[in-house]
Amino acid sequence: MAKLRIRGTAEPVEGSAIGIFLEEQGVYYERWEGNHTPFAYDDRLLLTEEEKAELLRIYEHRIADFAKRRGYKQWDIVILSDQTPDMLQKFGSLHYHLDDEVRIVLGGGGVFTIKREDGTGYFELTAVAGDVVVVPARRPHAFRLAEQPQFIVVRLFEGEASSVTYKADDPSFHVN
Ligand SMILES: CSCCC(=O)/C(O)=C/O
Ligand SMILES: [Fe+2]
Ligand code: NI
Repeated sequence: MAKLRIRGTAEPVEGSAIGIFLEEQGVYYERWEGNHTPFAYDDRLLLTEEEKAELLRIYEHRIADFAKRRGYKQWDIVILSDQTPDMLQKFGSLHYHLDDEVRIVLGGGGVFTIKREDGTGYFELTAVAGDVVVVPARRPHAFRLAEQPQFIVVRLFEGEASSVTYKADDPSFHVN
């Protein structure tokens, strides 16, 4: 289950309050119970095309159902780890996309630091296997790995697959 911390507050947001907070912030969240990712993937830092295809096969029906419900047309699978330093660097600084960032976490963990909808500060959402997160288009955010060494996710797209990033400058992003 995801964890949530609002910067500048001492107590983490927990339980059902996470979904309520995220909804207020315009971040879609749902939780898939029953992790079907084989343990063999726990220590993987890279995935072969065959392994990606296997994971997509395992989750095929759930992904297709989710995509149909929400209108996504295509998807792929990526892994981020210290073996993909270019990707970690690309997403590590504050940025936004022109489309929603739609992610189904299949393994590992990652932290999304997301700007509040009213622009007053940031919250940190730690997503793990079974978490489904949609960061809205044009919302400044950054990404880093969580305590796990990797982050395996399905990325879904309404149109053409793209994760072009636009730099978002905000000095207050660096204040914890
Ligand atoms: C591959 S999921 C996390 C990285 C990413 O795609 C992104 O845009 C982070 O902000
Ligand atoms: Fe992003
Ligand atoms: Ni992102």
